[in-house]
Order: sequence, then C-alpha cells, then structure tokens
Amino acid sequence: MIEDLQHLPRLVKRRRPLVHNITNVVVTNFTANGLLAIGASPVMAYAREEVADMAKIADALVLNLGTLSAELVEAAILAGKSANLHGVPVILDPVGAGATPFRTTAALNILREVRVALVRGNAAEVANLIGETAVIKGVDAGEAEAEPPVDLAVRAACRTGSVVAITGREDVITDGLKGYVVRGGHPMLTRVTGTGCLLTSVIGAFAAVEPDLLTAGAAALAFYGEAATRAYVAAGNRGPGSFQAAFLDALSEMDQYPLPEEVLSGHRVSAGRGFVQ
Ligand SMILES: Nc1ncnc2c1ncn2[C@@H]1O[C@H](COP(=O)(O)OP(=O)(O)OP(=O)(O)O)[C@@H](O)[C@H]1O
Ligand SMILES: Cc1ncsc1CCO
Ligand SMILES: [Mg+2]
Repeated sequence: MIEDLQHLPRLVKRRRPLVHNITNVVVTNFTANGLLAIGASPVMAYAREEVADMAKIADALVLNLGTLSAELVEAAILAGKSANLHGVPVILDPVGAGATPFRTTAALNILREVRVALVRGNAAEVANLIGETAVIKGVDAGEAEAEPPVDLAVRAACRTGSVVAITGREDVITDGLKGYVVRGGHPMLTRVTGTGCLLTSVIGAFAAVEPDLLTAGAAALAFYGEAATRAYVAAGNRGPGSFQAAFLDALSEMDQYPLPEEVLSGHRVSAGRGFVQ
C-alpha cells in the first residue's frame, strides 16, 4: 500500500503541476512557497475576469475560504465551474465553516454549484459543513480528538459525494467506501498558521498527478506529516519560526523519504462500524 504512494512526490517534481489557488490573505505566501518547495507551480488568481481562464489551464484548483468575501465566493464558483468543464480536480478547504453563517453558506453554495473532488478540513469545519454542530471559535482546529473522527468523515463523504480528509492529531481520509488513517505529523504544525491551508494545496498538487483522489490525498497527508516530523528533528525545539523554515526545507526533500510503514493504515468502510481492516 505504502509502495503505491511512494512515487507520487517524484511525479510532482517531474511534472511541476500548475496549482491555481483562490486562497486567504494570511497564508498566500506560505502556500506559494510550500508548493514551490514540493516542485509544483503555484498561481494565485482571483479576478472574476480571469479565474475561469486560469482554472482551465491549471492542473488542479484549490478553493480556500479563509478570508472570504462575496466577490471571492463568486470567483471561486466561476473558477470551479470552469475546472469541472475541463477535467481539472477541485479541492475545497472550508476554513472556519460554522464560525459564521456567511462562511457555512459560502462553502455549501460552492458544494452545490461545483463538483468538488476532495474536501479537507478540521473536524469542526467538516461537522458544520454537514449540519452537525461542533464548537468552532475561529479558524484553527478545536479540541484534539482522542481518535480520528472516522464516522464523521464517512458521513461527510456520503453526504457531499467528495473524498473527505479530516486532519488533527491523526488524519482520516475516505471516499465513503474505503479510507486511510494517517498517523505521524507533529504538534508544531498547530503553532504555525496556515499549515492546514498549505496541506490542502499540497493535496491539490498530488491530485494533479494522481487521478484517484483517495490515493492522492492519503499520499499528501502521509508525506506532509513525515516532513513535519523531519523538520522538528532538523530544527530542534527552537520554536515555530525555526520549525516553519525547516518545514519548507523538509517539504522540498519529500521525494527522497521512504514513508514509514506505520504512518498509514488502509480500511474498508463497514456500515455502522466505521473502518474495518
Ligand atoms: N496535535 C497534532 N499533532 C500532530 N499533527 C497535528 C496535530 N494537529 C494538527 N496536526 C497536523 O497539522 C496539519 C494541519 O491540520 P489542522 O487540522 O491543524 O488544520 P487546520 O485546523 O485547517 O489549520 P490552519 O487553519 O491553521 O491552516 C495536518 O497535517 C495535521 O495532521
Ligand atoms: C488566521 C486566519 N484567519 C483567517 S484564515 C487564517 C489562516 C488559517 O486558516
Ligand atoms: Mg484550516
């Protein structure tokens, strides 16, 4: 299983996919640098006048609602429709869904108007997206779950028809029939803003080179976590600034890591029983 994912970072470096991001003002620079680090080609383009044309020539489209406005949502839908028309995978990060009605409605409008291949969020965001209330105060992950929220991810995948990735201390990804739990990563990821947003764009880069979104997403989650672990070792316990720099370095070496066997476990979904081996 791990062997089936191992080549994907190399493929990203070889193909240099163009990832069109409509993202938030907090994470724009970090996202562009993170995508460059893994060998992808980032572009941020937001104008109503050009988003459809940009999405058409992109290899993946990432929609992120972190600092949304009515205009941005309109542009995201235009871009998404163009991507759908031209076979470009669309990835959605519903940042802060549930925090305000505007955010929730925007994410739902996008899901209604655009065929979204994969949704990536934290547990609270994904719960709110499918009308299950979860406490959410801002845009960062809430209380760390003791277990990966497998059942929530399966319900969300069935409701949205998208592959759903929920991140946290452990990550889970599913298409509603099969799925993976991804362990590893490092708590330092929660001390640098935008690590979730960059992860969503990294998933976009993997989706550009691997048409099976469950495989692409699982690989991105696993390599991202491994990069964080390596960055922590490289930077030592010096704090978020050193970690952020070391993390970009580690992302740029993703194609050279063997993924440890224990970071990923594959499962079937069994009705009412979540994941089974
Ligand atoms: N407690 C933790 N320990 C290890 N890794 C974690 C922990 N919490 C989150 N992560 C990792 O951090 C990355 C970002 O996930 P997270 O769920 O924090 O996204 P997010 O809430 O959308 O973040 P942001 O909004 O800041 O971009 C993922 O790779 C995830 O596995
Ligand atoms: C801090 C923050 N506020 C809106 S988006 C964002 C970046 C993390 O998602
Ligand atoms: Mg987020």
